[in-house]
Amino acid sequence: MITMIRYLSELLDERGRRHLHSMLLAQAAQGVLQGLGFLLVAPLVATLTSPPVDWGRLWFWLAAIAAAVAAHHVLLAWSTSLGYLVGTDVLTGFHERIGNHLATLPIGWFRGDRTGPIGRMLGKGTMDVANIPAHLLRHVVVGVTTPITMIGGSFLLDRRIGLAFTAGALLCALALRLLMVIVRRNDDDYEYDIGATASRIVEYARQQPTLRAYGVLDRPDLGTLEESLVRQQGSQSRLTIRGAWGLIAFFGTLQLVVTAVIALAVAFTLQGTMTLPVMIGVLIVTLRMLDPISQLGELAGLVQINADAIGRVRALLATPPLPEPARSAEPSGADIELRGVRFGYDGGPAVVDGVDATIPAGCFTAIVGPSGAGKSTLLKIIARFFDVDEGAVLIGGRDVRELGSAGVSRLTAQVFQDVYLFEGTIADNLRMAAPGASQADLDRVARTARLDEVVERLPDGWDTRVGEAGSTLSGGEKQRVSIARALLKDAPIVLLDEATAALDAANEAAVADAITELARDRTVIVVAHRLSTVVAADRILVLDRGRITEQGDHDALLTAQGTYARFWTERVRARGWQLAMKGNP
Ligand SMILES: Nc1ncnc2c1ncn2[C@@H]1O[C@H](COP(=O)(O)OP(=O)(O)OP(=O)(O)O)[C@@H](O)[C@H]1O
Repeated sequence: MITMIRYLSELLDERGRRHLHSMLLAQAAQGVLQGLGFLLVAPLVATLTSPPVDWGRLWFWLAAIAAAVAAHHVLLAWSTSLGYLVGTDVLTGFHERIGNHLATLPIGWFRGDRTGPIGRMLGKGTMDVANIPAHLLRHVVVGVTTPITMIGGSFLLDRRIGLAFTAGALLCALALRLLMVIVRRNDDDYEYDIGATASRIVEYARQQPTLRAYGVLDRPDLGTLEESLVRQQGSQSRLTIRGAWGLIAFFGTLQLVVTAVIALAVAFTLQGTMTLPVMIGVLIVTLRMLDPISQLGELAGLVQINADAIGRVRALLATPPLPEPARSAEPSGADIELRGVRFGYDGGPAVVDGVDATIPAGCFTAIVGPSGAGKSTLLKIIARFFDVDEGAVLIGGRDVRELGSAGVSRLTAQVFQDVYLFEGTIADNLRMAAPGASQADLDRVARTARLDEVVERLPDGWDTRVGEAGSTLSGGEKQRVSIARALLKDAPIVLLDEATAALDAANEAAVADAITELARDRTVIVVAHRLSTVVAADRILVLDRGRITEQGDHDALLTAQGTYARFWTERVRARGWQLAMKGNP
């Protein structure tokens, strides 16, 4: 519980923390008063059952009980309103803190499989965390402080009973701990599975054509939605069943302790070492103690689930952001230098393994190589999607870490394979790069990127909505929008990952022309899949298993008869084959 309060406190600002501390104090005092109220029944009963009744004492105990109950209710009202206040503080600050932190994480951190868990964290996770101060903490704090007060008071009734209560409380605490460990272990699995299912649902909705084409919809062995749902059901029933066993163990222990204390009190009375009024007092205290402890047990699972939600938020907030310089360094020019660059995903084996290269400003460079050679990764490293494990990337003579993400972003425009277009019009999607761009600017870049033909063809022209993620445009059209966007940004460096998917002839020619235009007066690095792009490049880097094995221009590399010459021959042959296929009716 202390850990949970510490985590909660970390998520709050100064004002929220003050509210939280006042709330906890009020709840603890409330628990003590409730315990006192229950305890005071014992001397009241003793006074009643010891004739002749001392009316003065009787009224005194009655007044004391009434005062404790009244003070308890005042504190209850105060702590409840404070609880809602803290819950609101959590809700208000939560999205902002997570949003701000997400904005500092490396772009490479945002993989597809993280969409589901983040969405869940921002939705249900937020409510779970806000629920802790608003509803749960009161039961937890009162459920602990009331029995502690009563156990302390029971020493005044009978020391032996006080000791028995203490031993029983330790046993119950152990059983409660066991229950929470069971819930935590199984809840972690359940949350993971439910996050994975959320990602699969998005994939299922977006990738229908592929899933149907390969008949994967009803093949649970292929990591599809169905498999995720089955796994989620499994972890959900494990959480429920194991949690129920933990709960049974806890209530079993509690009943055992209560029975043992009652039996002890009866035995002491029969022995003559305990008076009847004290025995009645012990019975009343024992039975009254059951309520707050039972409530604690019933809520323990929920408390643990909500504490886990805080744990996940903390883990996200602890993900190290990309280190940013206090002031972005000033680059001189748009040349790029790679010095002994080494990088592996998540600390794994090197995918880019000691790359040295210099790309002069204004040079059009193509990177070629077999699939999985690390071409796209190299491009992402230059764009500072991740920081290198070893070596350095320099733009204009300055390390990208000194330029900072904002500095690199100012210098580069990126056209990547998975072109993402926002739900909005084509014009909106271009203006992302330059919000103040005029219609004349849009028309100019559209002409260069050969987007003008697309805009003219569409019924609403520039105002055509592209659908979520650009779903209403073809692959080639999307790439033209993306190139136009990069042109509008007018950055001195363009990083382009050519689409591997085959484009139709019209789109292919348009994209090739657009890339040539893009390369005018700019430093352009293209992960090239099309022969036309490779031939147009001033310089070609051949990448194989993360290393540059050859570099030079097309003619020089062909003459060298190495990897590039083989790559070229294969592509030309494949191309010839494609053309032959197209020629056949
Ligand atoms: N986000 C990622 N996490 C872990 N490994 C990755 C990730 N992205 C790529 N890889 C791995 O890194 C290696 C290089 O991938 P990369 O996409 O850079 O190759 P590539 O040369 O561009 O391939 P292709 O031409 O097929 O696109 C591959 O083995 C790939 O599986």
